[in-house]
Amino acid sequence: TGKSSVSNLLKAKQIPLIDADVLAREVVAPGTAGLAKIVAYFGPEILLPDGSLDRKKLGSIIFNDEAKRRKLNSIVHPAVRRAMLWGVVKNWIAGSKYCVLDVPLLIESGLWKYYGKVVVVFCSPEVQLQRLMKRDNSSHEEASARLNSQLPITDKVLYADHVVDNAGTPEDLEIRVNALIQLLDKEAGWSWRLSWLFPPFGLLSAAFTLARKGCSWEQEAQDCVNPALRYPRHSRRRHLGRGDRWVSPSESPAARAATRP
Ligand SMILES: CC(C)(COP(=O)(O)OP(=O)(O)OC[C@H]1O[C@@H](n2cnc3c(N)ncnc32)[C@H](O)[C@@H]1O)[C@@H](O)C(=O)NCCC(=O)NCCS
Ligand SMILES: Nc1ncnc2c1ncn2[C@@H]1O[C@H](COP(=O)(O)OP(=O)(O)OP(=O)(O)O)[C@@H](O)[C@H]1O
Repeated sequence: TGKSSVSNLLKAKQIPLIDADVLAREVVAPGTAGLAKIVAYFGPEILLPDGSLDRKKLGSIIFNDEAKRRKLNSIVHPAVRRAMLWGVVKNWIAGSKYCVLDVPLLIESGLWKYYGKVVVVFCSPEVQLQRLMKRDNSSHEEASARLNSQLPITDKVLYADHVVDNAGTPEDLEIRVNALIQLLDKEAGWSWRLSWLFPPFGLLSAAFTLARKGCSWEQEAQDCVNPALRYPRHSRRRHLGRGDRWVSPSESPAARAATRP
């Protein structure tokens, strides 16, 4: 939907950014324990002649086999999580006001509960599929398999504190990303300085954020029609795009919950 495009715009504005896809490549580079575990499970034929991972081959396997995808995730994700946490700590030590983590499987992994704010970059599933096919030069079938390995974007958007609409042109996206930066700056306010200068205040503030997210999660879970679609409170969500374009009535949470099996 354009997370990496948003990340690039943020980086250009000197916003500290941690990219889970980049970390996921680092933890399976030649010589790592991650790559050894992958070879042990998928066999040596998963390597290219130079000893690096054959990503195309591995992708064609795991995006069509849930059990193997889970196995790969169980090898890669713990190492990526540790690297992300370390990245956040380094940003805190450096005195960053905030940092952004670009995480494709944030909702699926349940990690969203541990983040101060969740931003979802949104475009329609049709546009998402077309852009993916064009970017990866992949077939309809290959791109669909990759998308079907994730929660639909229309579900992910329900978890967002802020939604960046990427239905338009790259120029439209840049305008929205600038608006997002202003919003995040405003939300960070002055309290981040206290968190930095007085670590106990930072820990308290983190505990408060977790408790607040936990409460909204529990409350919504009780109200939710379908337990598989548990989503947090919408009132906190801010939409950074054309309000009447992105979620049509048929995509509203209530309509989606009602039509689910
Ligand atoms: C399967 C692999 C080798 C395919 O490599 P490839 O170069 O084609 O894709 P790349 O790593 O650049 O990922 C591109 C996108 O694919 C999607 N994707 C990747 N892995 C997964 C996964 N396990 N489940 C669902 N979607 C995924 C994400 O949207 C991601 O942004 C690679 O994606 C991988 O190692 N995946 C497992 C690690 C993972 O979950 N990474 C994503 C976030 S940590
Ligand atoms: N507004 C836009 N108009 C046209 N193309 C776009 C737009 N935004 C992004 N794209 C293109 O869509 C493709 C997907 O975008 P991008 O790689 O940023 O998505 P992503 O969410 O990071 O995907 P993934 O989860 O697979 O890493 C890229 O080729 C990108 O150049």
